[in-house]
Amino acid sequence: MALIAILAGDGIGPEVTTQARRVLDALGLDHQFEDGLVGGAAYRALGHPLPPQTLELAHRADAILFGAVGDPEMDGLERTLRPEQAILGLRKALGLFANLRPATMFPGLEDASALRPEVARSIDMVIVRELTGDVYFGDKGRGHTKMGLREGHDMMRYDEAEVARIARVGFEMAKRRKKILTSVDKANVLETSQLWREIVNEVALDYPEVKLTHMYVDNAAMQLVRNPGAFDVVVTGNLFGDILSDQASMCVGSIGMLPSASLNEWTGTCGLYEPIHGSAPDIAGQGKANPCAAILSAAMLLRHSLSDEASAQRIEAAVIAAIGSGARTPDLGGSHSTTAMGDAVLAALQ
Ligand SMILES: NC(=O)c1ccc[n+]([C@@H]2O[C@H](COP(=O)([O-])OP(=O)(O)OC[C@H]3O[C@@H](n4cnc5c(N)ncnc54)[C@H](O)[C@@H]3O)[C@@H](O)[C@H]2O)c1
Ligand SMILES: CC(C)[C@H](C(=O)O)[C@@H](O)C(=O)O
Ligand SMILES: [Mg+2]
Repeated sequence: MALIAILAGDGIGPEVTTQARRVLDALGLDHQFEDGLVGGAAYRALGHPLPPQTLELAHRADAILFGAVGDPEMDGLERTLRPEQAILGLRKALGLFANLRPATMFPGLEDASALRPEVARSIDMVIVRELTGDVYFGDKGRGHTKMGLREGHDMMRYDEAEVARIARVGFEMAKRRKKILTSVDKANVLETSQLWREIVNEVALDYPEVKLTHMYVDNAAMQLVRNPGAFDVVVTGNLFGDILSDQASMCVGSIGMLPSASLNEWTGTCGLYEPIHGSAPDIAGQGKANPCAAILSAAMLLRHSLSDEASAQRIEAAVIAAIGSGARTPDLGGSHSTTAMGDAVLAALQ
């Protein structure tokens, strides 16, 4: 029996995680669930966004289903106490360096895409985002220049081992798909990216069957709306992956559709699973959130951490069928509530 930690967090986090939990329950599997406080909710209750008992639960669990963290009322807190530190802290503490963000156009959702249907139809890609390095985790600080001007800095840095292990995840993923890997960087300007490119080229020698292309991130952002169907697997750093995955989500209809898996190794034992979106304070508490990304994250959890491919596919098929039957939350142009969307997925579960 596996232990699944549920860290629902803030805003729409609890709303979408509730629907994912309903779907997991409906599978009738023999798993145990334990809830933990995280983010702004944990700060309010216990004075810290990632309290020791939540970290302990995360370490003890076989997998973590995460909602979202973020609370505008806490934007003024010192950085170490902000809700977002919880997800950054979990990623770092659990060594979750590989973030898989699949973006697939589900049949029937073409009209929800920000792109023309004929452009959007062919999208089936995975962004492999490095998750524990880059400018996110480098030295950062505030100070004053000699002239007395306020300044801030964040150090962008990778070492060769960090790049090589995420590159391997990209190649392994591509090997199992269409064998096309695009490595996205900014090597024309950044030294970090120049190292990234060199290391990706070295790892490529082990994967002659994969066609590797390097692309600058600005061009990648453009190609993602010009011809997104040309992408198969994209491997990139933490910051570029964050931005490109939000962009990819609108190409397939909504940020409420994109799940993710954060793994500590390619054949991940330990994993954290979360929608790519945040706490969406603008719609929180209104029953408007699309729970599909959270539900699809639960499917990824079963696949990657619990080796239950059959159950993962059951969930994914149910989401596709629910969409096919016309179920749509407002972000997809419909009027289903969060719960009604969960109901539609449950009704479609075979
Ligand atoms: N992993 C995380 O926990 C995570 C991820 C992103 C942002 N955040 C945090 O969330 C807070 C809000 O950030 P933001 O507004 O930039 O990003 P966001 O993803 O929360 O919301 C962006 C926009 O997308 C919409 N949206 C997001 N998820 C949706 C869903 N499931 N269904 C329908 N619409 C949805 C929102 O209503 C909003 O208009 C911030 O505090 C931010 O730091 C947390
Ligand atoms: C909340 C924030 C720290 C996080 C990130 O930037 O990684 C979010 O945007 C995400 O995509 O998971
Ligand atoms: Mg993001």
